[in-house]
Amino acid sequence: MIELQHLTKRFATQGGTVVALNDINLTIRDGDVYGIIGMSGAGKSTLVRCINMLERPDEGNVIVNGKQMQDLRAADLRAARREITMIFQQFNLLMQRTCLRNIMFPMELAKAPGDKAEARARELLELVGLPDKADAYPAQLSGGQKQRIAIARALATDPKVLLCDEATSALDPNTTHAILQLIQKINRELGITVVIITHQMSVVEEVCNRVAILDNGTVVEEGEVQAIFSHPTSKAARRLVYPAGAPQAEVLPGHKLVRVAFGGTQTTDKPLVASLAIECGALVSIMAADTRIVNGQTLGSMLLALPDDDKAAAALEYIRNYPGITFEEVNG
Ligand SMILES: Nc1ncnc2c1ncn2[C@@H]1O[C@H](COP(=O)(O)OP(=O)(O)OP(=O)(O)O)[C@@H](O)[C@H]1O
Repeated sequence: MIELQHLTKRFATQGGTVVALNDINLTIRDGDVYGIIGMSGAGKSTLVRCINMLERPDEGNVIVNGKQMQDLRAADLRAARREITMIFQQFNLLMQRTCLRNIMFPMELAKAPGDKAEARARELLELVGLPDKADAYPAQLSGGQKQRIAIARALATDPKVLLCDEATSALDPNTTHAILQLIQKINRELGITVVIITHQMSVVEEVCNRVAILDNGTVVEEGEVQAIFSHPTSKAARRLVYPAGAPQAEVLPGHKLVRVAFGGTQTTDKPLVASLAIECGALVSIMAADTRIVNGQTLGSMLLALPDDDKAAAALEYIRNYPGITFEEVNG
């Protein structure tokens, strides 16, 4: 388990002090694939670098599997970092070493016997799907293959936690999907807790079970991915979940805008829009509709324009009590 308690990190710059993280409190449970998402400059990289003490927090505690990370002495910190490994957007492979020797590198640092290190490295090449690239150099690989080698290297010390800092941001959508599948496999089959830093909601949507939304150095929303997707409450979460923004209320004068979110199959039993017309006499217009797969489950959302007349209150009450959906009024 990773616990971040009252974590604050400031940087002194020529223009003054930048508060990169401001009183962050988060718990990441064993086995989670935990997303940390936010716009550029929100503090994501600083946060993840505080978990393994690549950055030292100014205030607060980082506790990983019961250990206070900032209190560890150098040798203990090196040992802890073997259990909390990291992959990066730019892969950070050693260009003069073959793939096999890149993967062996952390085991060499940990003074593992050479034959064992090589055998383990070959196993990891299998695991990441590149058994034939042992003798290739990183320059001979595609971006996705480089990230697979970086993942194999990160797994070489049998970590408990894998930190991924924008690990798919340099990759095309198909390769991103393949790497996310590999990360999910590692999580499920090896039981490794994964923390994914990203600015892409699609990444969170595909693999994470929980997410924290970071804005300007603070956590503005945290929870199950599906709950946040179906009912984002903070401005930052809405910006990420509805990047195109909500249509303005003035688009249809005399109407209320209502956003509903539902599990994809739930509407088929009893269609909401038709039911509103028949049972409440409310003739709603669908302004926008979207279905997405979130963490393996279908999630739909619709933006409805509801005539603001004498039937509106009853219609809103009807929507509020409709099974299996969440709803909110949208004010422009
Ligand atoms: N070493 C540093 N010195 C000074 N300021 C820094 C340093 N590292 C980060 N910052 C500042 O801290 C804030 C958070 O930066 P951070 O890199 O953590 O954000 P981010 O969410 O990862 O952004 P991006 O997605 O663009 O990488 C920014 O205002 C950044 O300029």
